[in-house]
Amino acid sequence: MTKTIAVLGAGSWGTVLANLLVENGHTVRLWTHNPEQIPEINDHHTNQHYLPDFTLHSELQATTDLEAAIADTDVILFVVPTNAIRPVAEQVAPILAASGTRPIIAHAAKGLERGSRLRVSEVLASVLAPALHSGIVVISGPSHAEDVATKDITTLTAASTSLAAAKAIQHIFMNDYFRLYTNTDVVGVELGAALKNVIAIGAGALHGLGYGDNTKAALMTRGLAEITRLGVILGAEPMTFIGLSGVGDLIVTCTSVHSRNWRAGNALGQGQPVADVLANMGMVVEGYSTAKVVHELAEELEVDMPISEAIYQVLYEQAPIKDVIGELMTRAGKPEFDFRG
Ligand SMILES: NC(=O)C1=CN([C@@H]2O[C@H](COP(=O)(O)OP(=O)(O)OC[C@H]3O[C@@H](n4cnc5c(N)ncnc54)[C@H](OP(=O)(O)O)[C@@H]3O)[C@@H](O)[C@H]2O)C=CC1
Ligand SMILES: O=C(CO)COP(=O)(O)O
Repeated sequence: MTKTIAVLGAGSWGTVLANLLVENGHTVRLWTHNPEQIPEINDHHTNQHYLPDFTLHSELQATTDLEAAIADTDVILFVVPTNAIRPVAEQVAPILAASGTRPIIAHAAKGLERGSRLRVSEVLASVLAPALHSGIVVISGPSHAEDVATKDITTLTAASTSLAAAKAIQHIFMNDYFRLYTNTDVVGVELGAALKNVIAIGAGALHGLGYGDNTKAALMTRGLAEITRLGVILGAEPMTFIGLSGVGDLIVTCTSVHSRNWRAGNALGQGQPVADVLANMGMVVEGYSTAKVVHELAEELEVDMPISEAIYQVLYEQAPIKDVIGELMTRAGKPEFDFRG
């Protein structure tokens, strides 16, 4: 059945998801805070900055009018970077309160909020009225916008404490190249998505330094071990980390040139300063601010996160990458599996 969906955020992921939803036959309103994107998307069917080589569906329409975008929708999908979720939700909340409508709230962001250290669904729940956030759905998994744009077969997780809401989102998005599985472990899905971005910066840095496949496999496997260690302490199901939003997304983000986190790491490995790397990316590098949150959480909860901590030291403490690799490799030997940290 055709649904009306507001997609909030016209970066690479929001634009591709909105385009896919139009292809699936839904009525889609793509909201952007950038007025320059309106003629670009509505008249020229392009998103020059975020998806320069992609022609959008001619029926995809964008607007800067948030009230019009979210009026009488079945679903509101937040696809802005993690640290923009709160300011956007704060604009959405009073509009929904005045209208009295209760759409499904979903998001596709991958990070932990700077300062509060909250997961994205927790940020949304802290801003939106309780009636709206009982079944927030998170869409996550190995899925670069550039590959979805060319209809590469892609699998994701739709996670919610409300299985009915997760199933509704699964149904709305699925087609012959985009397949979603439901999951009720929102904590695990959001943490897997956020924490892998930090590890992906490390994968890029190793590539930039000239390390090979053994090193990449070591980083990803031991990275997953520490993601799981922190995740379980924060209430996630361990199995979630061997699913699409865990190891699946870790693989794609640590190996794809499309990954902004990987590219940022690669530039760092080649010797570029952190500030230049972030300024030159022109898109969000979620792992940068999440690395700081992970550093704080690991310290407070006394969880051993040596790889994420090493990446934090490089990003925030000007530690030379070669030095932190040396420190990681000369630690005392330990058992492979010890989830107590
Ligand atoms: N790209 C991908 O392949 C995937 C991304 N994701 C996740 O989706 C989320 C969004 O990423 P993505 O689309 O790639 O990011 P981009 O950097 O490509 O785009 C971000 C978009 O958000 C907009 N934005 C930023 N701040 C605000 C704000 N305060 N209010 C309104 N709009 C704002 C930007 O607008 P402007 O530039 O005009 O300021 C831009 O349109 C991230 O959490 C990412 O991890 C998840 C899966 C895949
Ligand atoms: O999460 C992603 C792919 O699944 C996108 O990763 P980047 O933000 O590193 O591009």
